[in-house]
Amino acid sequence: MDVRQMKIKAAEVALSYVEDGMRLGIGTGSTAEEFVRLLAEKVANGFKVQGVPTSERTARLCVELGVPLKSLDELPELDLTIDGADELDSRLSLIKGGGGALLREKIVAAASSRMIVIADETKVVETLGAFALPIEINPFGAVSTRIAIEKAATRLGLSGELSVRRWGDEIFMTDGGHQILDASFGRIPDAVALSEALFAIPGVVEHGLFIGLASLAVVAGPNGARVMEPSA
Ligand SMILES: O=C[C@H](O)[C@H](O)[C@H](O)COP(=O)(O)O
Repeated sequence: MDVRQMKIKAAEVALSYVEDGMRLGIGTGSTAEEFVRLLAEKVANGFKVQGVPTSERTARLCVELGVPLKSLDELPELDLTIDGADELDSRLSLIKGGGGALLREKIVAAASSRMIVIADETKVVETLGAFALPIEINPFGAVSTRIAIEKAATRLGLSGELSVRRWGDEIFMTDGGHQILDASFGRIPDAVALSEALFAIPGVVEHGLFIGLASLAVVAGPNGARVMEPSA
């Protein structure tokens, strides 16, 4: 099984948790897109679902494949969100935002009764942080915000490079019109402390640490998929 097949396998298993008539948050990224493709096949066969996309990119794919969509304002409370992740640990704490959709993803996940993460085995880590942490910031005062983040990280004993995410020659802009700093802190031993420190900085809009949001993960490896529940 190659990585794409693992993503499809995880998406397939996650689809079995989706019930007819559900209000469904739909994630962003290559794994979530495999899920959308499988969901669209079911919808074409009469399965009823109302989806809330976590990005413009996901919305476009859903429209193209015929998955019915609503806005989060139309469906402010959701039954389930299915989304990918860049990293997950045994507590199902996540790093997300590799595709730049972290803000809407977190809002949608928080509005859902349950969140199921879909991933291939390479995303499972002992401690978060090998993947650079995406931090979404307001473009106003971006340099001051960056300095404040560096100072906060240093106080927590973290160091590393913060790079402004780019899209070709341009600074990457999120669906919400913000910038992203990718923070290569390395191992993050206390994700809760880092999350709190980042939220204390006014220019930080959101960050990619998802703590206590995922209720289940479907992780696929070369020999099939396994379900992970958060460890205590
Ligand atoms: O902003 C993007 C999201 O958080 C994605 O869910 C995450 O980057 C994982 O994407 P992929 O399934 O492509 O690895």
